[in-house]
Amino acid sequence: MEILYASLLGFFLLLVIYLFYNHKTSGNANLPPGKTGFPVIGETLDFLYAGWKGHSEKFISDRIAKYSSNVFKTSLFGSPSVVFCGVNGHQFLFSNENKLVRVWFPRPINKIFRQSTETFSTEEAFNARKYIRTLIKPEGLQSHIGLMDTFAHCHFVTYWENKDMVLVFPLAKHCAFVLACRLLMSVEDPNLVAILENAIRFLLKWAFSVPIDLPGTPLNRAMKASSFIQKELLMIIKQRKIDLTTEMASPTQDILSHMVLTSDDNGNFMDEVDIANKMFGLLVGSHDNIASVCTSIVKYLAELPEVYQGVYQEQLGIAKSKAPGELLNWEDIQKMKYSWNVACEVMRLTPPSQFAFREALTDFTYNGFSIPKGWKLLWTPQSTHSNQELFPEPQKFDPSRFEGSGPPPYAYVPFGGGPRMCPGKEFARLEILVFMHHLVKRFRWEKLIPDEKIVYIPIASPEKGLPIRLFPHKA
Ligand code: HEM
Repeated sequence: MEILYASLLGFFLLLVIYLFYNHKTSGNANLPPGKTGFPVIGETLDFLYAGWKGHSEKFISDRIAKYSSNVFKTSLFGSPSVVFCGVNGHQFLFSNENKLVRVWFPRPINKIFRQSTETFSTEEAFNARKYIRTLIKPEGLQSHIGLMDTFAHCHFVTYWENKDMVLVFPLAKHCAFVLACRLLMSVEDPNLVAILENAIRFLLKWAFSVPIDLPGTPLNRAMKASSFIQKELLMIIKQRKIDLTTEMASPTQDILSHMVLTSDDNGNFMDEVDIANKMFGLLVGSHDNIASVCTSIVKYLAELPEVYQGVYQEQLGIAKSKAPGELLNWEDIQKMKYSWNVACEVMRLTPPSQFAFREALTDFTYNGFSIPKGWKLLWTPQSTHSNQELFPEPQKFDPSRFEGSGPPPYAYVPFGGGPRMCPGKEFARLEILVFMHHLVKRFRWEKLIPDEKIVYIPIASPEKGLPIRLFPHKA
């Protein structure tokens, strides 16, 4: 009997919440079309499920078609949300940063990266971002090309050469992570790199989960991994401070030194926890996206022999122009035009990040629809990348789309746009091109699972990790 009463009470409470929520989210007649569904869950499962099943674009395209609108409402990660599609939607969000909208992260992500995202829109965080941008600017990166080349060489010799088969995605992640540790904070100790890599791997596995923080839940495990990583990073930061005072480390050797030594306009230094969180975000954001792109490149080159041939010829020409042991340099990177167009086309068809959020800072109107203050706003590269007016025959792999002036503004957005556009774009370009150079100059390959799906969890990756058979070029 007690169970029956409890169930009835639970049902009644849910009904009240539902009615209250629906009243709150549909009270305004001018809201964009769409449905917000049930409280908390909303359409989150549909959204995540589409990504897990390898057709994430369907969540968007189905609703655009159903509501005949490039802007629609939904409910994701416990919040009423509006999805902005198309060039106009991107332009609107990107050009109203910190005026009408600001960056927002779903609850699980906020819990895991708490310190850095809670303060993300404050003046302090804005200065820190400006600061990260100046550190990853192209001039500084040019000097890292040789290092990227050396690392890529060691990676391919260790993990690819003399192997018949490899699993691409884990290797690409390892390659990008090792390099990120070295370039961002000069960490080379393989044990420390492995400890950090495993913890981040574990964390990312659970990060996009149901936002329930109880002992043993995925979110709870991810938060524990996050605390562990932060402790490790704090130790690295403390050691760096000692090394800087004893001149065992240089003020310009990497981003970590800059973060420790540089103050903002008011003379305030970042505290250690904040540095650890910024570094944590950089480590995760940088290596996972790059690994996703490198893996997708391997996939498309296996499927498209004529594209492979173009990249191979370009990279072989560069390899032949080098003296034995001579490292790649800035001039070589400038010659990799076709390879970069291929990488861009890969990112158009399979953007590593499927979406990013904003939050409405105030009530405003968009396309005649009312957007209430506090609602979450979503943009997604797929809403323009697969639009046939912007990219004719959108399913066709065509690197020539990026020749000349390339796609129209706000159409091609794998790195976002406006003031929050990815500051690591150039870093990523160099690393991806160096990876392509080492890959094609050594091998041809074939996929072992011909129709392996790309899923989004949350980064684009092949469902089974992309196993391939390698065919080394004859010397
Ligand atoms: C292929 C590789 C990459 C892709 C596709 C990518 C994509 C993105 C996107 C879409 C955003 C904007 C999200 C938004 O609008 O809210 C972003 C932001 C960011 N990315 Fe990347 N990223 C890549 C590599 C990197 C690298 C290598 C770094 C650092 C070394 C990096 C650091 C950042 C940072 C710090 C932000 C936040 C910028 C801000 O909020 O002002 N990313 N990235």
